[in-house]
Amino acid sequence: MFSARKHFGDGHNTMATCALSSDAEDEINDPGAAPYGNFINYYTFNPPENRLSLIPATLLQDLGFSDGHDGATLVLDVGCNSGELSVALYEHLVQEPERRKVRLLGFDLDETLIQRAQQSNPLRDSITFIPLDITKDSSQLQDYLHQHSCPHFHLCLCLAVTMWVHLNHGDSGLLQLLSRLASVSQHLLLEAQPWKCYRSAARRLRKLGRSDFDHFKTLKIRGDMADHAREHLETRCGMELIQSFGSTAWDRKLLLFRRR
Ligand SMILES: C[S@@+](CC[C@H](N)C(=O)[O-])C[C@H]1O[C@@H](n2cnc3c(N)ncnc32)[C@H](O)[C@@H]1O
Repeated sequence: MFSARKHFGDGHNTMATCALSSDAEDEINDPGAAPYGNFINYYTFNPPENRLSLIPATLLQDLGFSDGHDGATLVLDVGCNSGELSVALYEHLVQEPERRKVRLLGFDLDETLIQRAQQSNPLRDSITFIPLDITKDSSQLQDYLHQHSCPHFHLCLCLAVTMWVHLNHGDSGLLQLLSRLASVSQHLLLEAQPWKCYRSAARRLRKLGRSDFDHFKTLKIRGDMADHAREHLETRCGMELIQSFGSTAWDRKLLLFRRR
């Protein structure tokens, strides 16, 4: 038996994680099997509560999406893993009778995780999960918006995904991700992994003999990742930072942007 913490975190390198990690454990837990951050038991070591406790339950009302708002309110969850946070966030943000009007679309590139999300989805009328790699194609997102006669998602969640896109697709992949999300969203709630997580994730994968992350050393976008994301969103994507909900226990900022 190994504990949730031992079962390898999201590239995060806290003292506690370091104390529990050894090469043997890394091998047993095979982080090489999750090169996109597609951990099979992510929520045992990063439970939804870690983020929920920072996000006000009134967020959708605060943004003006409640009574009087015409049509459905659309929420997008990027890289939703097995859907536990998506469902918990939905339940946190949306109470009856609003659940009729708020739709959440969660997607992830890992089809097995999406199957699990679909099977355990308790709110099938309101929440939908689909397999999708955001770096390849976003036409399914456009189709979904079209289906709901909406030009954009009212709120897009992109939590703990940027590092994996950045490590796998380089600087241009990261900027393209942010631009793409900005183009389909009215508001964007972003949790970008800090740089120290990159070093830890790349080191673990290297230890397992995976060399495909070596270009990590050549990334030009490094340092304060939340600030780099803010800069791109504000100068290139017509968005502005309107609120910071503080930092998670893993020292990650939760930043809310709005289309200007
Ligand atoms: C560390 S998990 C975070 C899960 C969830 N967003 C959260 O914060 O609880 C990162 C997720 O992003 C997904 N992911 C990585 N790259 C992706 C891509 N290009 N398109 C869609 N999903 C992606 C992974 O499969 C993984 O499930």
